Amino acid sequence: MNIYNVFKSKSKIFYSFLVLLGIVNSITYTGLLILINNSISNHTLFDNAKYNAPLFFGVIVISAICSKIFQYYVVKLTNDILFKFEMEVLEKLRHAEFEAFEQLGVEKVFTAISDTRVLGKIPETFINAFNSAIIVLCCMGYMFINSPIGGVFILGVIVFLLLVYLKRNKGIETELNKLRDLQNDYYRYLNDMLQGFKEIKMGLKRSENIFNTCLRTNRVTGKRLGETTAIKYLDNELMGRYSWYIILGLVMYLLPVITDVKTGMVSTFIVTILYLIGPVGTLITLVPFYTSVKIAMERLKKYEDTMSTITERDISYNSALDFNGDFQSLRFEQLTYEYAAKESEKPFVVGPINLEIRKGEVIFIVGGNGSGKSTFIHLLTGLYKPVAGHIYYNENKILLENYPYYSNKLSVIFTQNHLFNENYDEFNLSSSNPTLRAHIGEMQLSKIVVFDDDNNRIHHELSKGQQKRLAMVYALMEERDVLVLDEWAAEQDPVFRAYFYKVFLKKLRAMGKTIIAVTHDDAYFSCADRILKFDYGNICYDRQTNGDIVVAEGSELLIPFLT
Ligand SMILES: Nc1ncnc2c1ncn2[C@@H]1O[C@H](COP(=O)(O)OP(=O)(O)OP(=O)(O)O)[C@@H](O)[C@H]1O
Repeated sequence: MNIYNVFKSKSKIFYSFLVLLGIVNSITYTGLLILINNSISNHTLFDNAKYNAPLFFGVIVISAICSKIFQYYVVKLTNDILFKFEMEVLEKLRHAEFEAFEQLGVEKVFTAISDTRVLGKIPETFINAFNSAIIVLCCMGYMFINSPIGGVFILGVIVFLLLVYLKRNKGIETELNKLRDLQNDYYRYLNDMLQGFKEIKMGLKRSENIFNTCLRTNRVTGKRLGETTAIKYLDNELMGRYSWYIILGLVMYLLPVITDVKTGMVSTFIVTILYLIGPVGTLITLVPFYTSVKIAMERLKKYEDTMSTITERDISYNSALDFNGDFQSLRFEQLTYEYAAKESEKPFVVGPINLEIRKGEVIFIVGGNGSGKSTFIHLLTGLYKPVAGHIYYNENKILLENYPYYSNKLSVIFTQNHLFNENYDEFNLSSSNPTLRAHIGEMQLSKIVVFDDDNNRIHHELSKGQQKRLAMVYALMEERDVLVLDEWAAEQDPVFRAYFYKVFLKKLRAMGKTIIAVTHDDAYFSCADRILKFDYGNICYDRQTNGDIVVAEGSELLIPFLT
């Protein structure tokens, strides 16, 4: 998050204008103080007192106009800055590598977005504080001019009470950090409760633990800490408010005794002090605001660091980086991926993989749980970037900048696929589209799907297996040559599964598609042209329909069908 750049994006003239408005505003505001004090002490700036009233009202008008213009621009600036911060977070997310996104987690993205709201308040708070500082300076200057001793006395008392306030605030800050940690745990438990609602309903012990041991305990501690923090905070506020009365008392009763300040001057000081309460209050609110900005910036920095682990690229369309022509082949050369190791653990490694996939092949990827099939799919689809080796698409080596174009050539249905709420692909999803209707028919969904022709959408209130079939419809609408499926048929009923393997795959092949499908359905292994078996992250054999078996050195043939 480059805060400096976001602020810099506004012109210097804009800031200068705001500062100028602030200065005029503060000076007119202080001018009112001088006029009020003059009136109380029967002084006049002019020889003729008849000018006092027009001047007073004139200053009010100028001050009000300046305040109005100032407010307008501050609101504009705040919203502009907030917009820029939000867009930066979203842009970072859009450009982020999948691995970074996986590492970060969804909650941190939401936190980052809410943190931008804190940063969005920086200009407003800063400019208000700047104005308040000018008013405080003018008031202090006014007091010093009237009575240097009185000025020193009042300044000394204000600074002392301010230091006490700040010290007490530091203690609150530590407790706020503890509250924030508790809040993070709370969201984690809440996420478990919402995502695992069904599972919680099915286990009394689980339900008891998540509710009582985790959520309730967390909230009880949060409530206790929240109470003590709020009481301390309110004590501080109370102290701040009563500090002013103490200052007024000292000015009224002590100042005339210990200095030669006259009674008339005391009333000038009292009015000035009353005038100072608002601006000093604004300056004090800078302390907790600074704390929240510091925390938000640290979190956004972490967000930025995680999301930028791999060089950022411009992903606006660039035809020079795209691949032209129909799909012919995919080749993996020494392709290797390694998960980031946690502490002393040995990381799981996939590869090195050397493999060629040719146009029109139907390839099944098989292997035991945790053998590396999905990791390979993430590599193949370009979501994971290899730590070594390369992918060649139609013999074009894929470089970092080509990856989005490469991924764009593949239609993929992941194990946990997501059906989007909006038609982001701009498919023609009208009920009168014959191609769409044909695909829906092939997926045996004709009697099930509900078209929303007005919004060019299809309703998604479907069973899991039906959602997967609709995902297939969308994948076909993409009209890409390569179709990658990760355990697609796992949720299908036996009849449809048989149809998928025995009939539909043939149709896809006839359409010229190349299919790469992860599957555990050994009863249908014969429907593939080629089977790749994974074991401990490597392809331990590669069997083709013509009977050739490429057995990796040292690996065992574990599936009876393949022996
Ligand atoms: N995010 C991750 N971080 C670290 N290691 C991981 C991560 N995801 C998977 N692994 C490791 O990679 C190994 C292979 O996982 P993968 O999901 O590729 O297996 P799979 O063959 O698809 O299994 P399954 O058939 O159960 O889906 C796992 O044993 C696990 O140890």
